[in-house]
Amino acid sequence: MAPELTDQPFSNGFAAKILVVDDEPRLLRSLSSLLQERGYEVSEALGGRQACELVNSQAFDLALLDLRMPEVDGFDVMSHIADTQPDCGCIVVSGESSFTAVSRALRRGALDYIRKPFDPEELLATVESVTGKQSLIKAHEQVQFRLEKSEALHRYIVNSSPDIVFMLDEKGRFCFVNSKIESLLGYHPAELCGRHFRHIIDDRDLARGTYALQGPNITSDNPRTLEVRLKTRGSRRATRHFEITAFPIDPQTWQHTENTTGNFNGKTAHYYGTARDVTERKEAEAFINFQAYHDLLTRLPNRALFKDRLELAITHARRNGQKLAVMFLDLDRFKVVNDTLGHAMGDRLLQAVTHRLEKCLRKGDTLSRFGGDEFTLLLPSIHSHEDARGIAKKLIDALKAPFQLGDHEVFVGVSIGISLFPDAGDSMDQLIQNADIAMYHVKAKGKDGYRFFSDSMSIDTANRLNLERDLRMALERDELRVYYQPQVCSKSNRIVGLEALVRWQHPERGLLYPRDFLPLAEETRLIGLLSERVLDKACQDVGRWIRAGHPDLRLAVNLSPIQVEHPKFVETLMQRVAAHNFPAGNLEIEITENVIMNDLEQISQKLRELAGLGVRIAIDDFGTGYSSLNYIHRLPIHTLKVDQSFVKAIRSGDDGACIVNAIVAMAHGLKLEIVAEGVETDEQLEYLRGLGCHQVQGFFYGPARPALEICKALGQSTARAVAF
Ligand SMILES: Nc1nc2c(ncn2[C@@H]2O[C@H](COP(=O)(O)O[C@H]3[C@@H](O)[C@H](n4cnc5c(=O)[nH]c(N)nc54)O[C@@H]3COP(=O)(O)O)[C@@H](O)[C@H]2O)c(=O)[nH]1
Repeated sequence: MAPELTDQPFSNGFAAKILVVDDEPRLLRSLSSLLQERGYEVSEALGGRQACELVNSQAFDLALLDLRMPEVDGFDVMSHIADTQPDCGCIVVSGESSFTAVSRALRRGALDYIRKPFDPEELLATVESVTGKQSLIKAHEQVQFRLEKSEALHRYIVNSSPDIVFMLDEKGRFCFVNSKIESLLGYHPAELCGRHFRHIIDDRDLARGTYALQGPNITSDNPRTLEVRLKTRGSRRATRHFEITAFPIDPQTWQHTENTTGNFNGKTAHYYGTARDVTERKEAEAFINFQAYHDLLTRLPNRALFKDRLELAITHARRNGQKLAVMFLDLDRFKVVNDTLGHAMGDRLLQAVTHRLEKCLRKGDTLSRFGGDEFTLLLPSIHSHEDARGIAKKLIDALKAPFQLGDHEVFVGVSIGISLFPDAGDSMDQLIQNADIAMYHVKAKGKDGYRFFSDSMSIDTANRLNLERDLRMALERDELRVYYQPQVCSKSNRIVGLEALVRWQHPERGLLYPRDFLPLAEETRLIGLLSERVLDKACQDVGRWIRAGHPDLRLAVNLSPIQVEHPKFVETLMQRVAAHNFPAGNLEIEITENVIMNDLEQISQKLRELAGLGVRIAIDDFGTGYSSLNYIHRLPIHTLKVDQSFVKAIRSGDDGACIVNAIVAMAHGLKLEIVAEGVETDEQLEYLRGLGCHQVQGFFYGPARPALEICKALGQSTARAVAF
């Protein structure tokens, strides 16, 4: 509000200071007295020179000047005052009345002209009028100054705000925006005025942003706060996160809503708001959130997120009567890479594996890193086993090509267990656990393959724990038994070999077969200890029979992939064989094609070492795995064992028979021995004989039997005698 002004000689509470200049002392005195009586503060100057000196040393509001004075006249004094005190007004009081003098005085800036002899009242009225005007101008200048100061202060406060401050018109167009927007988003405030806020709001948040302004019950006491993304200026199309607080302006609290000038760009401000940049907080939150639900190395969902998604997928599948598949993937030979090339290379390998696996998947699938070299995969929309089978094959193939880690070329494979909802379980934990169980069955069978979970694999969790405990005790209590199944020459009916097959004489459950406990032994790594026991016992038994008159008797032992992959496999095996004084030439180890193909380089090296020491190598279940004939003929292999599934097919006359023909022909071609497994009937035996495959094994000659029974049978003249 402007200060109240008066027309008294006092402006702003102070008396106006007047300089009176005349070269006539008497006139000077009377003029001075007249003004002093009216309350003005008066200084007298006798002539122009003295006047200029006073002007140099004191400030005046007004000067009353005579014109005609010796040396320094009134015009000179006016000029001096204009130069030194431009705010000081001048009134000429002179006997000079020529037009020239008057007009010259007015041109020099005189505010009025009073002729001598003057009328005191007229003079006083003129002085009062001039000082009053001056006082008004000063007051106005002060108000202007205060306004400018206040405006500058508010502008400083608004522009220095850490937040964007804005006003919008009723249509959502900017009326005002502070300069903070420039440093945060790159827009100049002027370019936004008149533009709709949708110009800077991210499209994804536009609907929420619009609703926020229009929603009900928003007032300055109850503003709307929401988080939105705002676009930065330019082509980068980056966004930053802001917390917006906005409310409609109440005309009662701010009367200037109708302002149509300045920054308001002709618009009426309807909304006021602030936008706080919360990008860093959002990014920190997002990172914490990501970390909680992702594996940072592979950036895949972690176990927690996988379970969450699986739970949702199960609910959805149950509601819609659909299937889904859970796969448990465990990398083969990852440990070897990690142990030999170091963890940094191991990490790189995991990232590269992730990349290849991801390429095989569709958008809705969830691949997660479950831990270590284990991954889980959720396929939420599959129609049949075939869909899952197709993807499993794709994943296995994807990892077949070598990985280049620096200078090293490494091979890994993957063992995949698959459980389908609802067949293999209807809960999240069950599906994961059953996929895990199925995966261990793949591992036990030589890795690098896939298997669907089936009930026969199932050992519920409590049973698993009991079984694991029992198995450990079985090793302590020596409950493992070794049975021997004869391998017979069908020409002579003589036993040429014995395959050692483990059994577990369980104190409560009776005699258990490998399928009941071997997967668990693999999983718990008890397989190493178990295999040592089997080998020790078999070397003792068969060694005794060899020495007792069966010098060519062959001992065939099954080896687990875990044993074969152990770096000290050859050393350990040979130590045990030597410990029992067992002739290495009578020992045949059976391994599957997959075990070899898993790590061709390492395994073939080990096989060569063993073969060099006289040990025979047999490929078990031949024809069912992933072998490449290209490699087989270059490996030190002595025997191919035709898988029983092909032998069984002989009777039905389907493709299996053709496969037997092919395998036997190939074995002959490669000069390998051949043993047909699972021979149960005369028909099969005859067929095999016809192909020239004379070594057979199967229930036709008898199942695996305890050592005592085999010992008796060996005493008989022919193997047929041991048949049941
Ligand atoms: N690492 C080790 N693995 C072992 C050991 N002992 C066994 N095993 C592995 O378990 C698989 C199953 O063995 P098993 O239940 O003993 O079955 C063998 C025979 O009983 C069975 N067989 C033999 N003849 C016939 C037949 O005519 N019909 C028929 N239905 N089954 C028959 O086949 C199994 C032997 O097969 P193979 O090993 O392929 O020669 C077994 O396959 C081993 O992998 C062990 O100590 N360590």
